[in-house]
Amino acid sequence: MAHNDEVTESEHYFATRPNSQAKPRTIDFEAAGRQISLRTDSGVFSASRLDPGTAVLLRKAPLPTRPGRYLDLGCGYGPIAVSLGLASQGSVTAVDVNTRALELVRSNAAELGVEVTATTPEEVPADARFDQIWSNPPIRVGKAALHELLEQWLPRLAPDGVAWLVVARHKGADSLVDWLTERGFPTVKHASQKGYRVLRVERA
Ligand SMILES: C[S@@+](CC[C@H](N)C(=O)[O-])C[C@H]1O[C@@H](n2cnc3c(N)ncnc32)[C@H](O)[C@@H]1O
Repeated sequence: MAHNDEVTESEHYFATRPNSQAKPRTIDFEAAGRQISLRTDSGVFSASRLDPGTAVLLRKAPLPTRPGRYLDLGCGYGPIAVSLGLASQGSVTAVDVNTRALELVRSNAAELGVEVTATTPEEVPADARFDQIWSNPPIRVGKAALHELLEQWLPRLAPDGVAWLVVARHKGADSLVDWLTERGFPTVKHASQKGYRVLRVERA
């Protein structure tokens, strides 16, 4: 298992209710032009350091600088959601299936005074639309489930909306570009770094 997943085989980070013993930690990183400290815990994705893919996404994709409706799909403890909120001062929806992650993103956002609504996917109103969707998506769920997830959320982009995704090259980033484009979401490789691709996805 990869170092950054930090969970046991029997308890994946995308478990809905992690039961591992609490192990609170703080992760420090730079985004939105400032130092950010976030609390993490066991049972959430990359609990001991900022995931390198997330770091590439935050470095290479342009964080929005105006208020808008932003979605962090698969938010974990919230590094993307919080950065979106700090950069844009807009309203951020952070979704995850992992309830411990949702508790963490709520407290992290509150600590920084950022407006983030952290919620399970089912609780997002069906008619909610987003100006941008950002995601370090859960590749480990498998290709079929990942495709299903993207087909579920990308149509919720507002007209002219854009999604920013980060995917490791060796985990199918290039084939995902082709698949998204074929499905009617024109996608380009915006940047590459350290084996990760940042994808820019449009709503056709
Ligand atoms: C690769 S991690 C990224 C976490 C966080 N955004 C970060 O950058 O550290 C993907 C996240 O997607 C969540 N996830 C898995 N299946 C999901 C689903 N069906 N809907 C929403 N989130 C999901 C996982 O629990 C996990 O927190």
